[in-house]
Amino acid sequence: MPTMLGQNQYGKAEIRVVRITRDGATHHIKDLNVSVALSGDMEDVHRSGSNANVLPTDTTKNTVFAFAREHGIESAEQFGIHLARHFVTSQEPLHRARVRIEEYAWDRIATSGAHRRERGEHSFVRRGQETRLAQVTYDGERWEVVSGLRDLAVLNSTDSEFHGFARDRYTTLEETRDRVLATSVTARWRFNWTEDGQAMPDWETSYEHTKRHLLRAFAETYSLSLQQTVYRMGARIIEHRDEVDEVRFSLPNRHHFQVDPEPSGPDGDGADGAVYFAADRPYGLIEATVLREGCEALIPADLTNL
Ligand SMILES: O=c1[nH]c(=O)c2[nH]c(=O)[nH]c2[nH]1
Repeated sequence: MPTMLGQNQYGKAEIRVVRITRDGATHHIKDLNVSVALSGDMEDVHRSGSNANVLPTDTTKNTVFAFAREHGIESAEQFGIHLARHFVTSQEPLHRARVRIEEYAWDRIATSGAHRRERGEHSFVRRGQETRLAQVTYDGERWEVVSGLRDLAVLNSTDSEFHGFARDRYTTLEETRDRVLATSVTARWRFNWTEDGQAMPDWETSYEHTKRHLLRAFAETYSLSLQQTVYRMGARIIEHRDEVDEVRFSLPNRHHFQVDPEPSGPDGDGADGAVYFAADRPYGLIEATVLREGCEALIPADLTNL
């Protein structure tokens, strides 16, 4: 039976690399989880088992540690670019490299002035907020850099309504003029930096600003639906960040059901002291892509595959 080899890639997944830099007694930390996927001329290894074109995944892992040691980690994106370029340009059979990075942030633990003066600053507490994400893909000519985050939990305790929705015979949902709007943001945004020679964004600044715009839009949108809020979050990023062409969101609607509400009485919508049951499932799942006009949607719709 004739068969063909379809899409394939290989590499080392979840390389946990931590780099500590020392600025005198003040230390800095970068904590990454790096996954590398390589593809190219791999017919032989799949068909005959010849490993001549296969740079071992063990080498991939060693390269990640060596690059962290020798070149440092300026940003997740820059580190990914450096690695992807290395694999594609140093091994003839490798035509494409995809580097995915999760970054875990650590905050400094405040210590007493005396301790700081004597022992410096070297204690950290893991930040409970989001996990930062970066994905760099390079085929020897063009770059695709997609950054993002997951698990950024946000909540508006008012300025959210939901009414006027379509109904059928199964609809039981009450309309609300004042509800809790809570979600945990998963987002990806794609940069329009695609070629060497084009001015490269400052990845760290870009991340901080993009996150700030996303949060501001969540807080400042008077919401008639999570769909409206998600669009404002994406539009605000596109409007303020010239380096971003596309933003994709996946937002679970973390429903807060008021316990024993009397919609028309003193305990109705938005009452002072209202008590809610925060349900974890099922949840509405609101997903949307927002694009700069004229740009193509390239981020996959299903972010669990990215
Ligand atoms: O913001 C919302 N969008 C919906 O589509 C929806 N559906 C639902 O039951 N509650 C909500 N809330």
